[in-house]
Amino acid sequence: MQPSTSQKIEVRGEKTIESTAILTPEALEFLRALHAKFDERRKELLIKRQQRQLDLDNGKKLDFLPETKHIREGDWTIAPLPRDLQDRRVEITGPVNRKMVINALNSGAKTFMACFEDATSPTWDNMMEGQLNMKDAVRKTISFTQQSNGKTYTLNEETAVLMVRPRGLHLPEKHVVIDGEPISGGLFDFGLYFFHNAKELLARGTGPYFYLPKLESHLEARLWNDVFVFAQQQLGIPNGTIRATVLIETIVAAFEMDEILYELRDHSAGLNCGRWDYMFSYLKRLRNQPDVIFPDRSQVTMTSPFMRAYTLLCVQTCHKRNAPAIGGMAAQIPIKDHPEANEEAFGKVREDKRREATDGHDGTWVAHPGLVAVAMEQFDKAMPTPNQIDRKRQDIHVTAENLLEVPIGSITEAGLRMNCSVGVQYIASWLRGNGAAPINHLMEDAATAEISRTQVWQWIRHPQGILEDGRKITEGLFLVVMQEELDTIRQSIGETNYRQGRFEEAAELFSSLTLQDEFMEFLTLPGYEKLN
Ligand SMILES: CC(=O)SCCNC(=O)CCNC(=O)[C@H](O)C(C)(C)COP(=O)(O)OP(=O)(O)OC[C@H]1O[C@@H](n2cnc3c(N)ncnc32)[C@H](O)[C@@H]1OP(=O)(O)O
Ligand SMILES: O=CC(=O)O
Ligand SMILES: [Mg+2]
Repeated sequence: MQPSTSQKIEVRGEKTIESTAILTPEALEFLRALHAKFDERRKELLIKRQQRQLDLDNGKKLDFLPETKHIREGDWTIAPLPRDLQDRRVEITGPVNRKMVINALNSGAKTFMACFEDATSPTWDNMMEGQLNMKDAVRKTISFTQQSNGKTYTLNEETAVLMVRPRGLHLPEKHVVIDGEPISGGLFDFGLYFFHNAKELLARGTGPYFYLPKLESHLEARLWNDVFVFAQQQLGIPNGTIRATVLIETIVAAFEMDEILYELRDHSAGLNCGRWDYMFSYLKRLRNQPDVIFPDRSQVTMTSPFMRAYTLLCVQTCHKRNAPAIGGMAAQIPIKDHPEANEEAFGKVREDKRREATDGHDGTWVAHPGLVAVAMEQFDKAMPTPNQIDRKRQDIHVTAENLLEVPIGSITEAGLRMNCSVGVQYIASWLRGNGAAPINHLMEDAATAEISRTQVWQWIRHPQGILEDGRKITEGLFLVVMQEELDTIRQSIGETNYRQGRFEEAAELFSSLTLQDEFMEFLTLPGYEKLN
């Protein structure tokens, strides 16, 4: 389909200094062309996700695809990596607010993944300010003064390489409407960053680099590849300039890693193990299979056999294709004013990064500047070269059964309480416009809230959803626990903060998703209706 110039594009978001700078007539035209060419296909792919869900509900077992065996067995590699993506041993991630963008770029990490997705609540202001922050960061003119203490922030001489994570294919951007339909959030975030910055990035010796979240199949990777080809043509820049790392963070994508790299081979920058969404996706997609039930989420770790199988398969698959395999996010963040607890948290991150580096990952994620050195030390020790793609790991043998092995453990009242409390605290933070929240000294983002509410949904409906003391988890028990956890939050933060903090709305959203039999694909979809 050719872009239709007759489609009417309407901006419904408030006009601000930021939106005026970003939504220029040329940028809107570019978005309209992307929408016209790709939105139908995006929607078809979302329908395919639901068709696959029906198959799984009907008992179909996930397996590697027979029709793409030739790709898995073929001899091919991705295009050579650009110079500045050779060494990615430590990547910092974070939301796109101005101060954190500067702090992340100055953090000493090799790259910074600026997140328009799960670490950012997609309010109109956040999205527009985020795009302007990206534009200023690319041009190295970004600065910030904190009103409360007058502290000023500017960029260091040497900064991390910038990568951008647009929203997933399922999320709309309701503030920009084309012929009455909201534009895709993913195309919007990608399109604006690419349109404003691709040429400038090239002139500066780097490139438009992306992270692609929540893909569920190689056909979705094909869509993104076609988007990249088209976008490059539109701006008249060489094919293969864009490079993208795909997050393997759905159980279904774990069966298509080779195929995803293959589809994107001219534009690939490898794969990443998005562990938190991966757990969510495993639970979500297999929720109606009778043998699948998770223990407390604190008992599901990176050493659980199914998680280990998936990360090792990722390393092996990537290296076979000369692609980097990036590790994931340990949730611990520094604990101020408590040296012992802080050392314990750092110890957990150290161990996580040591395991990833020795397994063969080429880099990893940290959530906080205070953890860059911890991760760097482990990768420096295990990886003296810029990456370890040459370690082909032919010794790894991962089967479909290994990927699907159900984790064992117990379901406890504490686990149920934690899911309710953390889920509500995170959703409240997200509704207030903050998508990355420190809760109980852990970094929480949308993926952990998704795991929390999905677990409770399944425990209520699964015959084995039984606490270790023998009580069945029911709607009634959930509602009692939820109310008690809300009361605890209210007592700990005080009445005013509680009322202003959108906690009741968050609890209502969590509860309605938990109590309705029809499973909601993403909590951020109904949540988005509540955002400005
Ligand atoms: C499952 C996934 O998708 S994981 C990836 C998505 N999630 C993320 O990216 C979360 C990233 N992390 C964060 O957002 C933050 O670390 C939080 C919200 C968890 C904690 O942030 P804070 O409460 O500000 O922590 P803290 O007070 O210790 O911060 C100290 C300083 O480090 C900065 N900082 C903390 N984390 C980051 C970060 N990720 N990037 C840049 N700067 C950061 C703070 O801005 C603060 O700066 P200042 O001293 O100049 O004021
Ligand atoms: O995006 C990362 C994840 O762990 O999910
Ligand atoms: Mg994720």
